Amino acid sequence: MTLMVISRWLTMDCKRMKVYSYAVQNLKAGDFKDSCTVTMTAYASDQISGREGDQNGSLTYKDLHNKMAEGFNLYYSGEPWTMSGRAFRCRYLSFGYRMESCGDLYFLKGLPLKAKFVLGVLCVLILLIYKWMRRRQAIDAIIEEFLQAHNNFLPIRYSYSDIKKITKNFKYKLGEGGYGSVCRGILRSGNEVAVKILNKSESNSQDFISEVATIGRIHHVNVVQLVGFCFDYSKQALVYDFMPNGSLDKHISNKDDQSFTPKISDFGLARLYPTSHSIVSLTAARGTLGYMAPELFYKDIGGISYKADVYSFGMMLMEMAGRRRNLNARAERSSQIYFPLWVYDQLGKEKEVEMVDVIEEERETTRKMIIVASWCIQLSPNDRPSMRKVLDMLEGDMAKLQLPPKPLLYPREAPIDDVNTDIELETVSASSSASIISGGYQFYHDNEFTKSCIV
Ligand SMILES: Nc1ncnc2c1ncn2[C@@H]1O[C@H](COP(=O)(O)OP(=O)(O)OP(=O)(O)O)[C@@H](O)[C@H]1O
Repeated sequence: MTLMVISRWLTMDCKRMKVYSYAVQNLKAGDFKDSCTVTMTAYASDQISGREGDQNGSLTYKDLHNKMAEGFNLYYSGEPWTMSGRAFRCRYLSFGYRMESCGDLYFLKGLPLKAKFVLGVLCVLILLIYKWMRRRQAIDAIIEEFLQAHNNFLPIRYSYSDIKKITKNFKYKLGEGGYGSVCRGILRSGNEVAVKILNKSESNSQDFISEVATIGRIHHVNVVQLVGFCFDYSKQALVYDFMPNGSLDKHISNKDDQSFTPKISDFGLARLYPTSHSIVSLTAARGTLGYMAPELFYKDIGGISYKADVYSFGMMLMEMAGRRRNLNARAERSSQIYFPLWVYDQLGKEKEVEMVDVIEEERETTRKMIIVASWCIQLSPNDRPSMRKVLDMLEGDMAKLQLPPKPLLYPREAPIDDVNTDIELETVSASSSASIISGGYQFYHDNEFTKSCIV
């Protein structure tokens, strides 16, 4: 049978709309409303033939309405009118019609403009959500594969909702660093943890998970244990053991002879932040400059690698040796404001390093720490030793240690752009109480008594 598309103009809610209806052939002219025009004909299934209608085999307008409302198949040129291999199933509505199991223009034809827009947006949204879910599934698959392959030593993977539960919806914030904010939390086991919610790093799942695997594999009395991690695509977090005594900077100049187990943390994170990203987010975060390797904010010094951690370690070592913050705007002499440069000059004078509060037996250790630290904080990553070499130097003979070149603060040739100028100013103008100490390494203490020290 042949189906005609009848179009008609309607005024509804003060809007003039063109609507469509279907009608079977052979209907009497009187069955159509005024101003209907035939715009198209197509073949439909026998479902709405006139056999059930009057004796002539035709249907009344009401019969047709009811039939079409039940739904019918639409064919074109004798073939099913297909899209994605399916014939259209059409459903007649009081005005116009709707085609089910189809997309595209035909679906929208009988609908007002607003509805078309909403449907269009919905389709785009569904497509985006679908793509996003596929991507997540792929990322999850990579992570799961990795976890299975390295089953033994990996930290626990938490979902973002787990992280929310652990931190009671980020209720107790411990502070904020260059890589994100840190909240206190409690695991189901009752263990206290510090959860570092990372600013969105641009690392992909593979980089992230392999970095986490490296950090998580380290079980050492002087390393803050990474308990778990979260990689929920855009949400990334690291779950560490909680260190009740806080950060080293609170204790560095403390004259009391307290004994703690020193622990380091946060190594490896720099590599999750490509240079272009770091310039914006890390410099925006105050308090990270003291330990932050220069390649994180100067271009052309060298790529970000484990040498960024060597730099941070060197800065920490320097502070431990000096028992003061590297930057102290209230220093007695202006030359002492920036400790690493001042102390380097002292070393060069080949006399005892003038250090307050250093007992005789510690002098040599202190001098060794300063030399090693000066190697670690070389401007160019290539000039810094590996951690293996650092260890050799710390454990080796003092007499074999060579003096490194004077550590530069910034590249001599590099023009200092606005961003870098800010860094200089911020670094130099910070008072001793300002929070400039953070960056790559952190140093914590817990309650255990031990005489062991990282050096
Ligand atoms: N494992 C932990 N246990 C207890 N407190 C922690 C732990 N990790 C971080 N904190 C605290 O959370 C706060 C922020 O830490 P975070 O390491 O992010 O900051 P930062 O030291 O300023 O900078 P950076 O990110 O450059 O290391 C600090 O006060 C720190 O003492």
